[in-house]
Amino acid sequence: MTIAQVIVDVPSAGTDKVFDYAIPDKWANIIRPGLRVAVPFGPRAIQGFVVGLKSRTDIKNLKSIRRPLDLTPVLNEELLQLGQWIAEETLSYKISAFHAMLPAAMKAKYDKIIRRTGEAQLLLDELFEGKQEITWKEAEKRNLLPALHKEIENGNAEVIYRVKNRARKKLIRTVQVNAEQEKLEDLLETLPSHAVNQKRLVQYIMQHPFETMDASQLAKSASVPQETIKALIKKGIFKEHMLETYRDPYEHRSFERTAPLPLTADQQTAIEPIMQSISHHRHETFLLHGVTGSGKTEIYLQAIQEVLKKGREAVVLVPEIALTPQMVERFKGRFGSDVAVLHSRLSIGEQYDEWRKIQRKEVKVVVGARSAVFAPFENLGIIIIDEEHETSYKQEEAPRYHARNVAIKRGEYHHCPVILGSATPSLESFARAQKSVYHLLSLPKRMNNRGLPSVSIIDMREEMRNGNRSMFSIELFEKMKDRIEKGEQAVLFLNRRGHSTFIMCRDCGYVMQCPHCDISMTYHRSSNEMKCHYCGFQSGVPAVCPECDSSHIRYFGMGTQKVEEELAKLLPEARVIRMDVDTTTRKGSHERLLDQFQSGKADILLGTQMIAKGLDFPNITLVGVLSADTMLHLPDFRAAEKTFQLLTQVSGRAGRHELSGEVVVQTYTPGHYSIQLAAAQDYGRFYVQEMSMRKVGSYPPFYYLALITVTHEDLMKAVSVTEKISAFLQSNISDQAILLGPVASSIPKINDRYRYQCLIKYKREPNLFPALRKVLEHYNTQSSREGFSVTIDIEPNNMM
Ligand SMILES: Nc1ncnc2c1ncn2[C@@H]1O[C@H](COP(=O)(O)OP(=O)(O)OP(=O)(O)O)[C@@H](O)[C@H]1O
Ligand SMILES: [Zn+2]
Ligand SMILES: [Zn+2]
Repeated sequence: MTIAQVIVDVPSAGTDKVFDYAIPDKWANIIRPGLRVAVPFGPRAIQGFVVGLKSRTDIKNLKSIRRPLDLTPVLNEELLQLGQWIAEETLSYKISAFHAMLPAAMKAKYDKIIRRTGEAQLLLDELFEGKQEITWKEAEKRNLLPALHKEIENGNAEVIYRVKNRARKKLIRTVQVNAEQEKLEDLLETLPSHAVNQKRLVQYIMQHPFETMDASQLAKSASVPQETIKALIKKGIFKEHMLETYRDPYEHRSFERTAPLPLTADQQTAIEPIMQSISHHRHETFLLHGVTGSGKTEIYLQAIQEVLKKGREAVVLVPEIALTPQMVERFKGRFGSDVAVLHSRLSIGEQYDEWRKIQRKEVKVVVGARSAVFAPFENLGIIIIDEEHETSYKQEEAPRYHARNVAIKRGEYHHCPVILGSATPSLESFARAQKSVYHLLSLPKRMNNRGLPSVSIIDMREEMRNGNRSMFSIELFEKMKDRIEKGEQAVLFLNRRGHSTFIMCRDCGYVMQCPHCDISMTYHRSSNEMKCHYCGFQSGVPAVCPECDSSHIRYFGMGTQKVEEELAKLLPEARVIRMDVDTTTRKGSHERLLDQFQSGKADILLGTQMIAKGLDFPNITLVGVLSADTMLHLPDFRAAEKTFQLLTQVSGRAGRHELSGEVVVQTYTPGHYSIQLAAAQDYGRFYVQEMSMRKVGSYPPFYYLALITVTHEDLMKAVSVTEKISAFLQSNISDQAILLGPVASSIPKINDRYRYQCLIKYKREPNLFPALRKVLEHYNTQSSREGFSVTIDIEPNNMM
């Protein structure tokens, strides 16, 4: 007998292991590792993933697999192993890791169905009205649940949690002529005279022979209704085929084909070791450190080309917000329809289609956001991570994996190179390159020796002292005016993070807070409402201060809408495009706005983080950063690094082509090294300075971090559990490790749940992971009963 080892779809500590099931003979040929199956589990039938097969088991009363849910495996051998590795590294459940690797459309969504299993019986016939199964909903409506419950106990019926495939394959009907000329002539003779449409269609196909044709297209060309085609299918004149089509989000775009550019000497030096690694079929991780506009993308393209020549495949990861049409165009332009694109702005159906193209080996290159690292290629030749420092490569929910680590793991498996590219590498990656764990490649200059833009730092406190109360410094204002006169373009960047628009009383300093979360609420001008960005709570804007009744209660801070209004007042002649979460929620709006800006329909592009990356427009000669330091004050040890990266990226948008560029950085902390060194575009010095700060603080990359967060509705309970966990962990780590806490999280309450945490800094702690696992097992069994939630984040990005 063959036995299947199954991971069941119940994400909990108790079920996070392999269960054995017998494979019924009739499924013996179908059931393989990577296939999803329906298995009995307690009183229910649920979904599971087969992870292995074996011939013996110690389990008595072995249950059998009910039926397969797929006919071909959805995860291959490599991805099955990878999923289990991710579960271990991130302390998450195997089932969560498997789900993370599949497109959303394939994630379980159940239709509850009751199916009869008993023999013919009057009562059963009545309950099921002669059918084999009925939906749970129907049973509820007809009030059958009690009766059915009895039948289930008697073994005459079962509940099935049926997976609903949210994305159906889109099929189109095609037809093929299945008759000789003679037969067609005969038919023309014998058709009754009133069958005008059929006659017309037969004449049409006699005059316009074809192999296969889209049925609706044919109906249109022959000017007959669809029914006529169906009639001829019935008569055996056409053979019909249903063809799977893809919803291609880029189908209406044509991409100009581009040829490889002759590489510069620097590019040549950088690409050489990558080519070596490709041709020797050898895994190596490269860190490609190249200043903005230094031609990193061209290196990616030519390395991919080499990989394709060897008959292998490529994955390119790009941060979600940098996955602009412009970016896609560069890859589609070079590799045409060999490219699939995966990102979250696609509908679930579109994502599923792109994924299927990969699975069926119809494409060779995938360009996508974080989860594209799981592209089910079987012959990978290269993985590229552009803007490798981006925090969005880490998933912020379970499984909390980092795409960089996953990429390197896959690179090892496939013996292929992994390229991490950035103008501002993460400290972790650069430190690894310094220690030769990664192979460092540098592009120190911009293309054709074009200079980096010149940067001036403006002290906004000084502006204030000189009586300028506007949000624009004199210098930035003058430069914007100048660009509009010259017909050049400017980008205005407003850092949203840590800079919300809040309501404050000028008399007593009252700030409106969310009653459910300890965080100030944000003013939304368009709806004239206050909103909490953590839990979604909304309320009106108070007319008087709830604390002191003063009417001097106003909103403060700077939102993009406010900047837009100010621009309209001060520079009425400027045409402004605003890009932020509010203007880009509709599908395709992001791309439409960028198109408008590129085609010169606006002078100023005003936006948040989403305009910091990837823009390569020749006419941008000015970049203004309105408030450089808002992120600096966040309670996050990476605040300086994030500030440096963002300023460098934004500045890099200016003067990339013929025209040279200028950057104006407005700040209240002009002396801070992250701002000074970003202005000087000096990554090397920033690295040295920041490393010394990290060393003093015992932070990464000198130490690894594990963040344990406990939440509960009752503050005292959250505190006492965090204390217990801290004490337990303390007794399991060496004195090389540092345990901080328990303390309240920087956002101490979200959604009426109090948040407490402890942080462990460690280097080598063999006992730590087993201990953390014990914590999860203990509290996640207890948690559902007592309302605790315990999460563990290894190498967290978000310290709040
Ligand atoms: N070998 C080359 N010869 C001529 N032009 C090139 C070459 N390589 C790149 N370029 C051009 O130089 C410009 C900048 O290159 P690219 O966008 O690849 O840089 P990058 O390092 O990826 O930039 P960023 O990180 O700022 O997005 C592009 O317009 C690109 O087409
Ligand atoms: Zn007040
Ligand atoms: Zn809230």
